[in-house]
Amino acid sequence: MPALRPAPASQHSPAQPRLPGRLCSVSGFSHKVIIVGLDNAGKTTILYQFLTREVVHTSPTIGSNVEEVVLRKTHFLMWDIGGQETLRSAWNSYYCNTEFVILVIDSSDRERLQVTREELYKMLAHEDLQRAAVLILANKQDVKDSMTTSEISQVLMLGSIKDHPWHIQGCCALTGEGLPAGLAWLQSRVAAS
Ligand SMILES: Nc1nc2c(ncn2[C@@H]2O[C@H](COP(=O)(O)OP(=O)(O)OP(=O)(O)O)[C@@H](O)[C@H]2O)c(=O)[nH]1
Ligand SMILES: [Mg+2]
Repeated sequence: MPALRPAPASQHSPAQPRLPGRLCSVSGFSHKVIIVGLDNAGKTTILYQFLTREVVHTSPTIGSNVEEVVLRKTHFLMWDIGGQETLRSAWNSYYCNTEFVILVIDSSDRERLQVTREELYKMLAHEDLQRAAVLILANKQDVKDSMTTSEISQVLMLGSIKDHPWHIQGCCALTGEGLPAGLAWLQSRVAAS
C-alpha cells in the first residue's frame, strides 16, 4: 500500500469555480474531464491516484479540485467536483467544453445507485454535454459483496445510451487497480476523434 499523503491543499469554491471552461494549459491543449458522482464515491482519491499513483487522505470536497493528468502525450485537465447533495446543482457550471465525464460509483452502495442513475440521465440530457463521452468507474471493488460492473450496467440501463460513447470499468482507488484501463479508454477516444 503506498504512503498516505496529506489532503490536497486548495479547493475552489462552488460559487466561483475557477474557469471550468478553460482548456489551455501551460503545455498546450488539454482535454477537459469532469469527475462526478455521489459523495464518498472515491472521486478525489481517484484524481490523486491518476496524478501521483498514491493514496491521499481526503475529506469531503466542497467545490472542486483541478489537476492536469498526462498520459504519454495526451493532456487531460481533470475537475473533481464535490458530490454532496447540496453541491450537485452546481455540477452544471463545470459542463462547458467537457469532452469526458468520469462518473464514479461506490460499488458497495447499493441503496444509492438509483440516485446515481437519476444524476446520470440528468447530465446526459444537458445541452453542454451532448458531445461528451462517459467513463463509468465502478469503484471500491475491494469491498466484500460490492456490485459487479454488469449489475451496475443493468441498474443504470447503460445499454439504452445510444447518443454518447460510454464504457464501464471496475476499479479500486486504494490500490489503483483498474484505473490505467480507464485512462486508456479515455485516450482511445481521443485517438479515435
Ligand atoms: N475500500 C475502499 N475505499 C475507498 C476506495 N476509494 C475511496 N475510498 C475511500 O472512500 C472515502 C471517500 O473517498 P473520496 O475520494 O473523498 O470521495 P469523494 O467521491 O471525493 O467524496 P466527495 O468529495 O464528498 O464528493 C475515503 O475514505 C476513501 O479512502 C476504494 O476503492 N475502496
Ligand atoms: Mg472529493
